[in-house]
Amino acid sequence: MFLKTIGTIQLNSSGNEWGGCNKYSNYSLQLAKRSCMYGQSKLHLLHALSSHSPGLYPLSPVSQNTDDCKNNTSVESALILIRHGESLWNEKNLFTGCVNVPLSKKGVEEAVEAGKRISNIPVDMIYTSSLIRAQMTAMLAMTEHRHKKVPIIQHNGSDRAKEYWSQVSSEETKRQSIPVITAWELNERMYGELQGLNKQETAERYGEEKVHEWRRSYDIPPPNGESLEMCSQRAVAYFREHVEPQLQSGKHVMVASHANSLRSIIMYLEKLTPHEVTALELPTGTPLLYIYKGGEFIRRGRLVGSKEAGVYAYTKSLALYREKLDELFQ
Ligand SMILES: O=C(O)[C@H](O)COP(=O)(O)O
Repeated sequence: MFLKTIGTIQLNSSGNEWGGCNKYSNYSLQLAKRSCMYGQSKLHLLHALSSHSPGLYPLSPVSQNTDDCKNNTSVESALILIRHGESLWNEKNLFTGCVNVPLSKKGVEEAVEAGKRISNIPVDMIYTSSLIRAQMTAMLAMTEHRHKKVPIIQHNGSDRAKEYWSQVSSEETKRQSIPVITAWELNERMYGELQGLNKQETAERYGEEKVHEWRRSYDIPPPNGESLEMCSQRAVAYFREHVEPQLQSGKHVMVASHANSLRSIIMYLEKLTPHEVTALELPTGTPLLYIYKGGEFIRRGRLVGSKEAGVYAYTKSLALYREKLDELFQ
């Protein structure tokens, strides 16, 4: 039912004028263009694109007044959600959960393909789970981004690691980087005693219905594992506390995560009921784009489609960003 809803979404490429930080960005671009006219290098234009969101790195504090930020309709930012590409255990049809399994060859290709689809969408920050399949997906996808910024995984083991090991001493290098924050809260649901078991064999042993209930119900956990509801308590809480403030401040964010952590986040974004979320299926390596504006999340485009243009309907500001990339990297 959910997929059908997505399939019939009206694509609208005309609305949503970008303001806030993007006005800043347009201003920078104009300055940069003028610099080019006066014979300076294209580096200025690159600077302007880099400063799309001012104070990107290190992470700048965002406004404390959440209500002000939420109601600020002049800020419009992009949110990309992506489930990791196929893992080696997806390939073998094994319950994976929190087991740290890497991508399969097909998963690597899916991540690169996903990167092509989002190569014209601005990305200022990346959040991933602490699992390698989500991190590989984000890194591989970014190799295709036309901006060619370098994603840098931030150390998070200790305060010293956070502040000292991750230091970068060049402002220019910082501008050409994208901070990548890893968080266990975005991990796949803990699949408990099912982890490592074959999904087909488990269904034969316990019955299709029981296994479907474990996999898709909202509040029934698999044996000694997390239900979607339990997974959502940490994943959505993390999203609200860490990702949403970045969007509110005008930053464009990609979240690379997992089937069930993302199902719970999408449930929150789209206000799905526990019944509706049972029908939500996320394919591996397929990016979804939302526009955040005035406290609302608006999904753009469809969940399936082989070409970028078929997946995303550009806002005016996304089109402008793309135009600048074309100018810079033709
Ligand atoms: O953890 C897993 O096995 C998969 O990533 C998600 O599995 P599911 O489709 O059974 O929820």
